[in-house]
Amino acid sequence: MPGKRLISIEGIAKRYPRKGEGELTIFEDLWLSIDRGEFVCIIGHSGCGKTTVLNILAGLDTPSEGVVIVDGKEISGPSLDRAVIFQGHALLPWMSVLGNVAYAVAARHRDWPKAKVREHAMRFIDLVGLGPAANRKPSELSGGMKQRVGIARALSLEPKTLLMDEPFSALDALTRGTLQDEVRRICVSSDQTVLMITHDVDEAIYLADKIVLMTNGPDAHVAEIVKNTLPRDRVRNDLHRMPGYYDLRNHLMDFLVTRSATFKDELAAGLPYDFRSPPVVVPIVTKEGAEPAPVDAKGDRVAS
Ligand SMILES: Nc1ncnc2c1ncn2[C@@H]1O[C@H](COP(=O)(O)OP(=O)(O)OP(=O)(O)O)[C@@H](O)[C@H]1O
Repeated sequence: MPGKRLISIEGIAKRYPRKGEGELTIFEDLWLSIDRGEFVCIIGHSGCGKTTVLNILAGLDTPSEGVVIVDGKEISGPSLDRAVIFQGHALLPWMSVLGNVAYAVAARHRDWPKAKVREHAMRFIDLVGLGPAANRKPSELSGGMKQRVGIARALSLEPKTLLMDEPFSALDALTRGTLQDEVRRICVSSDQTVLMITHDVDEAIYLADKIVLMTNGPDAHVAEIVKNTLPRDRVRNDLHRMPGYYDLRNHLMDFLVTRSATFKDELAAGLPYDFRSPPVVVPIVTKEGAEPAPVDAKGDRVAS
């Protein structure tokens, strides 16, 4: 029986040589764990290293320090168990929708006959509503349709982990909303483990079970992990009516507007902080009115 934890990011840092001398540290001492079936979003300002973290998890980049353990093994390169959905769809332009998805399926299941590959690919193309467009080339698709192909391709691999780098950011609001609904439905129903990067606070609140807040780079850190306690069967259009929604939203906005920059000063001023176990916060305003309730590393409330 596999354990609950699927991914363990252990003390990773990323450094680049600086022109002249020394090194530029993008982020440092980053610890994060992700359980099976958990949907995790990373939020932070541009340049704090979100994409780098995702690329390290994908095996497309390596950390300067630290390790990433997936399913009990240290990762050493890309794997079809960790599928990536990029912002720019990365489709093969000469292949049809079916060709693009089937190509990935055939790479995953080298022993499958063509008919089985095609049937499997079509199941995921249908799942994202692209059945009628299966024979079209990417140049004949809208941006939203191309992104659906990327999603179908990643899901068709039935990966242990789905990694998404701002997958909806280039889409118009209507298409973005529809695709968020579809991705959420698919991920919740299949208990998919997901790490997603977003700049969009509302997207994170809708999709994530927990939201990782990164401070501004360089020398970025995970400042805290916000637990999303809104009901799991939430509906996008009703989010703002749910008790606790504004507490959660205001907490995230306050972090992005202020604490993402001032966290370093808090550390310098002696804020007790354990990088191995960033505080888990449930931003529910207490009866007395002000601060988020403090919780321990498991997300259980502790006396303040
Ligand atoms: N090869 C490189 N050499 C030097 N610096 C690099 C290199 N690659 C990335 N960086 C720097 O690392 C930092 C983090 O980049 P990254 O793309 O991970 O940030 P991000 O948080 O995802 O930003 P955004 O939200 O804008 O996508 C940036 O400041 C970037 O300039």
